[in-house]
Amino acid sequence: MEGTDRSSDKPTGLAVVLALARQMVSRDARVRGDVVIGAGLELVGIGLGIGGPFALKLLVDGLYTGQIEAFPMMVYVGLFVLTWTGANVVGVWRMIYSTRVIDRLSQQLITAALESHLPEAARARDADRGQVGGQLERLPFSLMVVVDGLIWRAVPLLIQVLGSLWLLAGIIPLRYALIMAVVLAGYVGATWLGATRHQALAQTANAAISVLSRNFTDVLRNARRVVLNGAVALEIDRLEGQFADKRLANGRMMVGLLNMSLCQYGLVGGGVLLLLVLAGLDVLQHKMTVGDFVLLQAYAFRLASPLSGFGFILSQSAISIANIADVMCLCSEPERTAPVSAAKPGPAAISLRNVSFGYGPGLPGLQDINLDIPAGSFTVIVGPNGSGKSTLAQIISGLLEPSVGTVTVAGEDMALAPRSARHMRVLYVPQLTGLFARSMLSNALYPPTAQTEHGLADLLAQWNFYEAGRQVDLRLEVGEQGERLSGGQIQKLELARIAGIKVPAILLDESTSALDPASEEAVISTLRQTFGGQTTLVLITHRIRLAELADQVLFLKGGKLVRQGTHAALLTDSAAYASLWRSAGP
Ligand SMILES: Nc1ncnc2c1ncn2[C@@H]1O[C@H](COP(=O)(O)OP(=O)(O)OP(=O)(O)O)[C@@H](O)[C@H]1O
Repeated sequence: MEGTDRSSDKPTGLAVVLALARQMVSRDARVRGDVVIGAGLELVGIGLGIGGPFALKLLVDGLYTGQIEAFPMMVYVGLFVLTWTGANVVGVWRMIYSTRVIDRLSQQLITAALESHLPEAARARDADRGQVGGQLERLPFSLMVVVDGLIWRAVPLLIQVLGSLWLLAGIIPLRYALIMAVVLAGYVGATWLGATRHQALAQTANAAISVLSRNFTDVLRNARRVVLNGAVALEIDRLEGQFADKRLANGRMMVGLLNMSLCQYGLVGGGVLLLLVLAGLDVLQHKMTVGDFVLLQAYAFRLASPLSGFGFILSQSAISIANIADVMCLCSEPERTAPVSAAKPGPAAISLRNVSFGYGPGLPGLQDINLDIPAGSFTVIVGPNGSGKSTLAQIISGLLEPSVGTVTVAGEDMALAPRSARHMRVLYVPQLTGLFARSMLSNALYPPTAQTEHGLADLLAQWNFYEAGRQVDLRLEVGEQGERLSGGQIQKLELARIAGIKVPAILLDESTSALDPASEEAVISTLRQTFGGQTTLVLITHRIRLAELADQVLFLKGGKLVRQGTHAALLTDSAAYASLWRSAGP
């Protein structure tokens, strides 16, 4: 799928339409067959649309001159009705193919956007997933509007216009075809200008819709917070405010559209008036037949009505194009070109040299960190809230890039490892990992673990997953974010998965925070035993008591590494650490 790098500006409306049109005929999209069959049906529909009025003209001329017999009259009537019904049936039939094309395109765009955006979303705790979710949800409808309404209609409409003009020029005086051509060209010109002006308004309206859908998702996700704090009315008020913004943006867009349609219909109405008055005069003067008049008006309205329908499509298209452009911006080339080099087997030593990082100008981060974590050791990172522990963990695991300095894992510079392969070197287990709304088993056997069902059941039993006597049902559906499990059970399930992962280093970010002290010690001891020195284990924790079990402790404060060493050494070396230790109580 062709994408637009997210760092570049949003693609223009024309670029979006051209990218989609190219995709429709590209081999990769595997929709060329459907496009060809659909286009064939469209041509049949066009032929019927042009032929119908011609049959009517012959009928009217025959009736007017009285030279038509009953049988040919019935044939012409039959032909006229058949072309009309046939054109409508073929139109619906054709939609089967355009719908298939749209389904395939939306699948490709959504998967490409997800593939590109997921790493980005994983990096930021505050990633606007709701907004992206809303954009992806609206995509199929937007594609329906743009592909079916705009791209698919534009070419057949042009063929229909040219075919009708050509037929008219062969039957009635040339000036009628010329006037009609000028009117239609003026119509298209007015539409184009209007659509160009309309685009900025449509983007504002699209942004308002995105804000609304993000907030819907956010409020739903935080339903407990809202309800338990009696804030339903407050949130509804907020949403109503956003609805008002959306209404305003839509209102502005629709006024722009009204102005555009005044120009369009003024032009088309004036043109049709001129054509029919001239034709009427020619009929009165016997320069044209009544059938010619009927043919002329039939073509004029047949062409004008899809064109005017086009106005509505354009209004929807602008907002849909803005949505498709948003999704295309999410799609960047996946990092497939870089060969995914396997990590060196065995435990990894980790070292940081002069590492600094900032979340942005004036925002906190890390300053000049130098540290060494020996291969196969168990290291604990401690420090007050906001001291930079999670930030450090994300730097070590390559999720965040340091502003300066280097992170080396098993002698390899992490900056040079492809993003998609960094988890094979250091696996970061973030704070507050949710679970999939799947079974316990499928969550705990989630890659890259080699955990088995049997091993899982053993570990959970050993870690007292349930109170004594109750069997663990691994088929249990855990619900949204694991809501049917307790906080400690979610962590035990996740840690049982971790126990089956073979990777040079694992970094647990407060992954034991919800465990009772006895379970926590049991879990740490099992992990150390299972890894058997073959995996370097790093744990971020506020349970400073765990520092006693560790080979070494990293003590952070205010984004700086205050001390690194054994617990015993830190107790004597650092007054701040000693005070933290004392504050933990006996
Ligand atoms: N995405 C972000 N954008 C801006 N600032 C951030 C971001 N993430 C974290 N911070 C800030 O960076 C600082 C360090 O945060 P971090 O999460 O690393 O602390 P921590 O030591 O893990 O805290 P805690 O013990 O509370 O989990 C904090 O002041 C935090 O507000």
